[in-house]
Amino acid sequence: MADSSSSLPPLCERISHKSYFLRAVDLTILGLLFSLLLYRIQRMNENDNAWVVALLCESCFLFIWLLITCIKWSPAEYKPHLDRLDERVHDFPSVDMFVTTADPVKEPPILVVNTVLSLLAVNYPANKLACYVSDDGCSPLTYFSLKEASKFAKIWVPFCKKYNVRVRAPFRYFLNPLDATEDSEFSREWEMTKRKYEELVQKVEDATRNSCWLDAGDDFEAFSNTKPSDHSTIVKVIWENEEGVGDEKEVPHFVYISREKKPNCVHHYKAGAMNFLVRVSGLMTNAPYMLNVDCDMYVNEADVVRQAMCIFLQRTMNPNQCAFVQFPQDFYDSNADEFVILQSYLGRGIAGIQGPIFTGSGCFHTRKVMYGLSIDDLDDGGSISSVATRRMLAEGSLAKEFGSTKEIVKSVAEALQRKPNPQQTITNSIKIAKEVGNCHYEYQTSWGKTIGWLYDSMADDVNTSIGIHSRGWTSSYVSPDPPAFLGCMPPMGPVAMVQWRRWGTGMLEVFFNRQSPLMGLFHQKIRFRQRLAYISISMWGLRSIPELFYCLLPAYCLLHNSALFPKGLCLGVIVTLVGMHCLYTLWEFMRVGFSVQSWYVSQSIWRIKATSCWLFSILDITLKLLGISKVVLIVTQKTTPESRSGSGDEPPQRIDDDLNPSSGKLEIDGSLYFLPGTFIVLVNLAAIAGYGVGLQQWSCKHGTGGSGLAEACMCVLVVMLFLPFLTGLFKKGKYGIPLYTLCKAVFLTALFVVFSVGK
Ligand SMILES: O=c1ccn([C@@H]2O[C@H](COP(=O)(O)OP(=O)(O)O[C@H]3O[C@H](CO)[C@@H](O)[C@H](O)[C@H]3O)[C@@H](O)[C@H]2O)c(=O)[nH]1
Ligand SMILES: [Mn+2]
Repeated sequence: MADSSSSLPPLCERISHKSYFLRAVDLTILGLLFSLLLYRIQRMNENDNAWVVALLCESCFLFIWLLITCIKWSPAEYKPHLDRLDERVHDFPSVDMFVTTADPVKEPPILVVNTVLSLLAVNYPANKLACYVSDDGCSPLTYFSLKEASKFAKIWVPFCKKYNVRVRAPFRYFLNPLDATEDSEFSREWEMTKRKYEELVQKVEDATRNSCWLDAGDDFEAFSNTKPSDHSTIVKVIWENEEGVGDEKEVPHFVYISREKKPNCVHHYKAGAMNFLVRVSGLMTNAPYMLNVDCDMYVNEADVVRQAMCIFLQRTMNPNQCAFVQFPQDFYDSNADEFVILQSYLGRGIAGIQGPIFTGSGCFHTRKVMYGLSIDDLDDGGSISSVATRRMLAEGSLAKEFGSTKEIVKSVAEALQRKPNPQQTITNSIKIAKEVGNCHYEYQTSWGKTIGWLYDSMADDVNTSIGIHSRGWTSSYVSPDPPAFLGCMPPMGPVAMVQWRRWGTGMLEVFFNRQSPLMGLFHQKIRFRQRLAYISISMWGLRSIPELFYCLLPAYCLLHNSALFPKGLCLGVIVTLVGMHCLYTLWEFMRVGFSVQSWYVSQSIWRIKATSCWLFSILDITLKLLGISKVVLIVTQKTTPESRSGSGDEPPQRIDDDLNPSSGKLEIDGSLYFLPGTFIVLVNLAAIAGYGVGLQQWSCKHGTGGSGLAEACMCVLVVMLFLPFLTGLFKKGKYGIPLYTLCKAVFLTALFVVFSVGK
């Protein structure tokens, strides 16, 4: 293990990104918002209801900005020093790697195969790794593909290690042609490996089209007569590294599992799958660290496990308090620029407080923390204190919390006490592993309540994360360049809408459940600003209401001829605010290397998501709290770079915004998600038209001086933010607004106009 002598340079260092200039900008914006509010309060009597609504909305924005300023105050991250790790550490700790998949159609098996191959090939001793794939789809096709992948892995893993390949997901690696100058041995092996990979792809494709291979052998018997929602547990050891050697030619253990599902038996989606993974791996390899990735998130940096170890093994910086190391989620498509920005600034800000929030993928957890341990259970040396040990190991206590299977109790006790893992063959555990996948196994235990991935929210990641920080642990954020993991995001359209609605709902569930960041203000060990961070993100969904009102207010005021903004010099406050915010966000985008267009598209996407997806999140949570309906998780459709929309001949590398044909475009279908946006655009257009034809000259002025150019400009700004809906009015096909949606929006607009003008 690591040499803990403090005279040696550290394995990692904390890098602070704090900037006095940015703090000043944040505070100035806060000050401007505040003065605007004061002005509104002073002029309350002279103005009508719109003024009050504006005041309320702006109070919300002020509150949000206050939270953002607190969160962004002291951004930080960790930088690992790999060279020092190699010098000092000779016996690396084991790591169990988890992949979840749930649907062979939405998550094409070849994508899962690539993620798994990239994990099996990481730069880490093979005998210290094990890869577990949980398949909630109970798909023989996925199993077949993984089996084939394990055969290819015996060529792929040694090839990657021999030539120190950086990107170890073959579908990405082989997108780049062979360099003609390479020596002939490499060229030969490269050609051969590529051919073998193409054969693998072919086999998976053939199997997808034609399922007669299913009868091919006893191995698939477990899948016969099963449905994804009704089957018993399947555990298959696809490959076992029996010799336990860690050399470059060896492939780590590789296990396929699919937990039991029965109708009427809740399964808790991904969180349930993760907890089953934790149990099975506990029985088989019981590694002290666990890496989890979504099935589309392949490893893009072969050294990622060692990077994480630099953080965990660093002794001088209280490493034992670090519960998890989170790498940012990056994407091989450009559908997620706004998400990347969110992580770079807000994410780093949170990372500088108590540590980053767990985002569900690309994260290394320590097993003992996932077993519910609190920071108080440690003694000064970082081991579990004798009091805590006695409490936990008391007769029957573990069985009550973890389930009564005695092998589980034994593995948990060993994990908590960090006993070295006894070498045994993992196939011996198959029978017990099946038992702990039973859908009643967790009944009356603490799984999902205080242990493992926590239930009760579709945002299982944020929910689990707050549980960990509330027990006093910290976490670390590492964002290497090039990114450690890459995945995909759906293009802006119905699928993305569903995803953002799910996140919005999931966060609101966190806000209202047992673990709410509002609760336990004094007794929990979470830091104050960290709590603010959780409050801020779990309230995302609620932002839809002020945002929606603010998009409609300028139009209302223009039609009603009442003032929304101050007149004369005071208008300067609003103009400065908008201008500063634009420049600030633009700077944030350009600094990360994004284009002006990407900035504009992202601003637009934020407004569209806030006024539609999150509105539905509020509906979801209201229905849930009233006990009328439950929330349902819909798995996000994944795309491989080759199958990306349009032709297949787009450039394979990260598609630049300017080149990406879908950038800034919004795929629209007949669902209700597209009604609010259409409505907002029509209302603002109607108001601009009214202003254009001089409607105001005939109506009486309300408030200080009625409406004017400022309100009209604001309407134009709103239309620009909802541009895809404006262009959608004139388009047909997937970017056009369906007639039915249009009719509904026109009807609502007519009502709005009558309401605004008529009063
Ligand atoms: O019943 C289920 C549903 C999903 N999954 C898996 O969970 C992962 C994430 O699901 P996905 O539909 O891809 O969600 P995303 O919106 O892409 O996921 C983000 O948001 C989720 C929380 O909403 C987090 O759990 C994820 O890690 C995070 O990447 C995928 O690997 C799925 O296969 C399961 O294993 N079982
Ligand atoms: Mn995803």
